[in-house]
Formats: sequence, C-alpha cells, structure tokens
Amino acid sequence: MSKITIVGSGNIGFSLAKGLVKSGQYKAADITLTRRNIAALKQEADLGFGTSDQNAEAVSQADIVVLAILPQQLRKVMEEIQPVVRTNQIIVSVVSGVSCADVKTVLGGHSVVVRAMPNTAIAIGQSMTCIATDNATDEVVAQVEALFEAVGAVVVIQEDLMTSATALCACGIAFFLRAIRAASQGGVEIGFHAHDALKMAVQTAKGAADLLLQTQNHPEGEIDKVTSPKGCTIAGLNEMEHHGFSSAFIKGIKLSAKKAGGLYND
Ligand SMILES: NC(=O)C1=CN([C@@H]2O[C@H](COP(=O)(O)OP(=O)(O)OC[C@H]3O[C@@H](n4cnc5c(N)ncnc54)[C@H](OP(=O)(O)O)[C@@H]3O)[C@@H](O)[C@H]2O)C=CC1
Ligand SMILES: O=C(O)[C@@H]1CCC=N1
Repeated sequence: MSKITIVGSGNIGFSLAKGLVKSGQYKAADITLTRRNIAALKQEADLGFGTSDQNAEAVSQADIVVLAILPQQLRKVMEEIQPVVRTNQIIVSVVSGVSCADVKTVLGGHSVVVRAMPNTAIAIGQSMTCIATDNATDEVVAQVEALFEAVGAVVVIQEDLMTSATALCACGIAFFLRAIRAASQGGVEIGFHAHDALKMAVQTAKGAADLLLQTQNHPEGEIDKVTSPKGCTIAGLNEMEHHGFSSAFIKGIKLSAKKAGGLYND
C-alpha cells in the first residue's frame, strides 16, 4: 500500500483523505496530513490519520505527496520540502494556476510531478478530477489516475487546459450548489417550507444530472421533453434566459478560469 502525505489538509486536502478512506481502498493509517495549526487536526488524528506540522519529515516518509496548500503558500512549502524530495516519489499538485514546470523549478527538474484538479465531492467519492503532466511516464499517470478513480471520475487532459478544468469542475461544484439554493428559494416563494424546498431542489438536480449520465443524451434533448407547447416550463425557462441565466453561467466560468491562471503570483 502506498504511503500518502497530504501537505496542507484544509478543505480539499482533507476531503481527499476522507474520500480515499471511504472508498475502502486506502487506510487512514497510510495517510499523513500536515498543516501548521496541528491542533486543528485533532479530530483527524482520532480517525486514525497520521498528522504532522513538519512537512519535510512527513514528505520524506511518503510514496505519493499531494500538495494541497493555497497557490500563494506553495513556494515557501516547496522550498521547505525540496531537500527531501526523491525521484521515486510522485508529487501530485492540486494547487490552482501552478504548472508542473513551476513545481519542478523549485523541487528540481528530476522530480516527478502530476497536476490534479478535483472538487470537494471527492469526500463522498463523486469528484470530477482532471489530471495533467508535462513529462511523467504513462505508468506514473496511471498510478495517479487509479488514486483519483477511487474517489470519482477522472479525465486526463493537456496541461494547458488545467485552469479551464479548475473553473468548470473545481469551482463548478459551487456554481451548481448556488443554482440549487436559488431553486429552493424560488420554491419557498411559491409555497414550500425551506426544508422541503431544498430537498425537492436537490433531488431534482440529482435527477437531471443522472439523466444525462445514464442516457448520455444532450441536455437540450431532455429539456425538449419537459417543455410542453404553450406550457409553464418554456415560460419559466425563457424568463430565466431573458435575465441572462446561460450568459451569467458562461461569464462566471470564463472569469474563474482567468483568475485561476493568475493565482500563483497573486
Ligand atoms: N477547495 C477546493 O474545492 C479546491 C481547491 N483546490 C486547490 O487546493 C489548494 C487548497 O485549497 P483549499 O483546501 O480550499 O484551501 P484551505 O485554506 O482550506 O487549505 C489549505 C491548508 O493548507 C494549510 N497550510 C498552509 N500553509 C501551510 C504550510 N506551510 N504547511 C502545511 N500546511 C499549510 C492550511 O492550514 P494551516 O493554516 O493550519 O497551516 C490549510 O489547512 C489551493 O491551491 C486550491 O487552489 C483545488 C481543487 C478544489
Ligand atoms: O476558489 C479557489 O481558488 C479554489 C480553486 C478551485 C476551487 N477552489
């Protein structure tokens, strides 16, 4: 079993750790979590994870190192672990806007680096994770794919699309969550209690996503089945479009992608 060290165990780092254990393929005892405020990892330690505030020591014991700190925190952390990084370790960076070349500039040209862009649904094994590398071998990429396939779906992409993947998949989960909240707020206005409205909106969103996943149909084809002529669905849908629904979504994704590309030097 590979030993994994997650450097920076905040929202995404700990979500990954939880998802890996939930998958049944990894044990908490094989995963070490680091952060500076180690007291905040007490609950994780109680769950059986290794915990540490000593990045270099934790990295030196790992087969796979996941960098999950903020882009602005990365340079300092890489300088700290650089002396102990070995060529037989895989460095997986989930840090937005930082290229494999940026990582190797600090860790050394021979380090083996793969970028991964998961989302927080990784905690329940439902991430959409994109993976890219500039020169890791197919065998290494397959190992990283296997790691993330334990916690969701994986697509291997070209590295120049990683900031786009960040916007569409990693930020994207927040966009869909906000859409669900908006639907539930509409539900309250038309008569449901908040709890019921949210439950109805969530299940309806899940049904929409599963329809597409299971039938592989295009969303517009499924929408056509809902919009009865002169009916209430097309009336609501067109009203949303008059107020810029699709346009707002597209513009948000484009801005997130632009922002994601510039985070390292922010
Ligand atoms: N959140 C998300 O959905 C996603 C985030 N990402 C990327 O993942 C990275 C982390 O994001 P996110 O989890 O949201 O951020 P968080 O702020 O939640 O987590 C960052 C963690 O890093 C720790 N940290 C900071 N400095 C150090 C250090 N020197 N040594 C060890 N640990 C340190 C912090 O803890 P402490 O302060 O105690 O040290 C904190 O727990 C970012 O680069 C982001 O772009 C990628 C995909 C999805
Ligand atoms: O908001 C952010 O910058 C990070 C990257 C993708 C998701 N969260």
